[in-house]
Amino acid sequence: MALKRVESIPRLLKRSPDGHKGNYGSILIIAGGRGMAGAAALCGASALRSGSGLVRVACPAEVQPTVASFEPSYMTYPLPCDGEGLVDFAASRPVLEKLVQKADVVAVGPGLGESDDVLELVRWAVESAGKPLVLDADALNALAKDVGLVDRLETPTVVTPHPGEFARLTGMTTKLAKAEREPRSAAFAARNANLVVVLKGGGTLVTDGDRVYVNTTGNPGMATGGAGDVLTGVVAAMLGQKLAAFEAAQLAVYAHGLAGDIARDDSGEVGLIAGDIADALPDAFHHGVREQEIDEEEDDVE
Ligand SMILES: NC(=O)C1=CN([C@@H]2O[C@H](COP(=O)(O)OP(=O)(O)OC[C@H]3O[C@@H](n4cnc5c(N)ncnc54)[C@H](O)[C@@H]3O)[C@@H](O)[C@H]2O)[C@@H](O)CC1
Ligand SMILES: Nc1ncnc2c1ncn2[C@@H]1O[C@H](COP(=O)(O)OP(=O)(O)O)[C@@H](O)[C@H]1O
Ligand SMILES: [Mg+2]
Repeated sequence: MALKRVESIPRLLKRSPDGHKGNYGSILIIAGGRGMAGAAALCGASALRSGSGLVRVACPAEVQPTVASFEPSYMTYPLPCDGEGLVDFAASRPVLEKLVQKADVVAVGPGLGESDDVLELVRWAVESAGKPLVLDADALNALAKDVGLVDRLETPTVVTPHPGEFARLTGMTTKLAKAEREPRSAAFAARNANLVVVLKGGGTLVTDGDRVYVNTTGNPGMATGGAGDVLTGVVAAMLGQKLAAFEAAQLAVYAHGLAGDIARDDSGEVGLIAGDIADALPDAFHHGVREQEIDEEEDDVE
């Protein structure tokens, strides 16, 4: 069946005058590992810069002070880690179980590294977290080792692979993933009604298997390490602000690309770095994203 092409950009819910941080999403980000504190920090800061009410970053204890030092506005939680500075899942599980209860959305993956424990962590997130998920980077590399997990997703889930990660997930070549990106990403998304695929790169695709959106914002200056970690935080923030998974992913890639364009206008493509995209998110949301009136009756539900 032909994919329905979506062109209109969703709106963000307008804030109520008496809104409080509990209304705009508590985000749990499980990210970071030795040498990749930056991935966790970029993701956490970007979730905040996209309107999240509260952001908690759980990262291996070895990098937690570093992650905390980048940004005072999120909270950080040290997870027991192994000798390589990556998460020790069995020892971390009790901490994660407590944190997940307080979360509206859980994002997993940036900078976690690759290990058996990361795979266990992703299995747990899929099977037990019970919250909307964003899976990126090393969470996708783990998923590639047990792709049947996709069929067991029971909560709205956005996966954000670049073509290399998508190729690993689906067992095809990166060349094929790029050449046949629409049908291949839609077929993957169609595996589970809860799944939305964001296939990144110039003209990022968002699909749920029925609909497809091709992003119009962004530029090649964004081909820089950490730009995807920023996007993960933005997607989590959109889910936390009560958008459904397809719309959340769509608005996130649009705003992220817009932030990249604002940063490019300032610095040019060559010198643009991921932190510039995160820093331009407020401008992108303020000037480039429209708001939708809240439904007062729904908002009043106790
Ligand atoms: N500051 C940090 O801490 C950073 C940490 N990072 C983390 O580093 C880990 C490894 O991620 P990487 O993505 O570098 O490693 P990968 O090995 O997954 O991907 C890199 C390769 O994927 C392919 N690829 C990516 N985009 C493509 C496109 N549009 N078209 C064709 N091929 C494409 C290319 O071959 C590229 O060399 C992740 O955990 C990630 O989150 C990176 O995000 C960089 C910044
Ligand atoms: N040529 C491009 N045009 C538009 N956006 C791009 C381009 N290259 C990369 N991007 C965007 O930058 C981000 C890169 O993500 P990713 O490859 O995961 O990087 P990292 O893992 O280093 O954070 C994606 O959102 C992607 O769409
Ligand atoms: Mg990435």
